[in-house]
Amino acid sequence: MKITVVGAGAVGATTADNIARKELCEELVLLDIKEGIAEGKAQDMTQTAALLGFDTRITGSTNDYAKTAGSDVVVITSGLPRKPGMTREELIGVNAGIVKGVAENILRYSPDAIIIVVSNPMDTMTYLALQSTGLPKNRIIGMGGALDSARFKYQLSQHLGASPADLNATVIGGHGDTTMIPLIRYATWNSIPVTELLSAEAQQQIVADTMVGGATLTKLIGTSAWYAPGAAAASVVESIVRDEKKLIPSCVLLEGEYGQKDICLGVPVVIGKSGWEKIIDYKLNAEEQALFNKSADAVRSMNDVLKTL
Ligand SMILES: NC(=O)C1=CN([C@@H]2O[C@H](COP(=O)(O)OP(=O)(O)OC[C@H]3O[C@@H](n4cnc5c(N)ncnc54)[C@H](O)[C@@H]3O)[C@@H](O)[C@H]2O)C=CC1
Ligand SMILES: O=C([O-])CC(=O)C(=O)O
Repeated sequence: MKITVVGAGAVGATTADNIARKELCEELVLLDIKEGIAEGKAQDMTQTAALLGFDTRITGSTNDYAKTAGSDVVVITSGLPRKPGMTREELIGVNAGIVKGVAENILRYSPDAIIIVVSNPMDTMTYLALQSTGLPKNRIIGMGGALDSARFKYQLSQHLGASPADLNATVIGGHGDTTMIPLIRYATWNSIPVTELLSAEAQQQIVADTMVGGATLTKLIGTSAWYAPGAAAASVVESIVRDEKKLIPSCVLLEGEYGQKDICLGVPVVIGKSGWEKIIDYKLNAEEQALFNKSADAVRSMNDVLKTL
């Protein structure tokens, strides 16, 4: 198994670190456009092997895609992160060019790869990667829901005094401050609906705080987060390489599912060795479906911006 992570910045390096620690592959390549950074971080990470006890071989590459040849899975994290006060959508102008170029280079050397898109605005970058590579839809997965659902569980755990591991909670829709939809109606604490345990006010607060989870961290840190994003991207990789069939909300092409088509948007999907394998229908109620449609409208208008770049 060979995995490439493009972008050796905060999220890319953390994703690679998680992949190596879990020994998800024999060969891991970290690639960046900035001279030396990928080689340096690959060497630094390799020096943890003796301490942590893993065997994954990690190689760094300064923009040499030949080194990525034959990758089974590729994670794209290259691109600008937002700064406090910005939205993810404001990154489109710079990141679209980066993601398109990277996806095309990857495909040249790894025609069979499954691609996970992390760069923001992620829903539109996933759509762009799908359009520009022409890969089968199941091999392009946008990572957002895995992270947003982990943040949803974090918020629930704080209110309930519960272990996040005992919580089951899902965020669908876009990966944006106003487009994500934490499905509180479906959230449970070891099978008990959280709606039976929390006041209406607490539920509203949890949903609101989950939606701005990324913005909150960006304000605190001065750039966007990387620990949970890196762990979330690695969890998607793990479900693929171990063929786990985990049900992970992810951004995929919709062709009528959830009432939408010609758009990549977050829905619960089963992830295994062929990429995303099927979409699970959560049977949204009218209110949730209206939110999903609104989210789709916002993401579609970002996708339209691609035509003007
Ligand atoms: N989908 C999600 O859930 C999340 C998405 N993100 C997004 O991930 C992206 C990366 O964030 P960070 O790692 O924090 O940023 P960063 O600035 O730390 O790292 C980005 C790296 O990409 C590299 N890069 C730029 N152009 C490149 C190219 N053409 N080829 C190869 N490498 C290139 C840069 O040199 C830099 O090292 C951002 O767009 C951010 O918004 C971040 C967190 C979560
Ligand atoms: O907030 C950001 O810009 C980065 C990101 O997507 C996240 O952490 O959810």
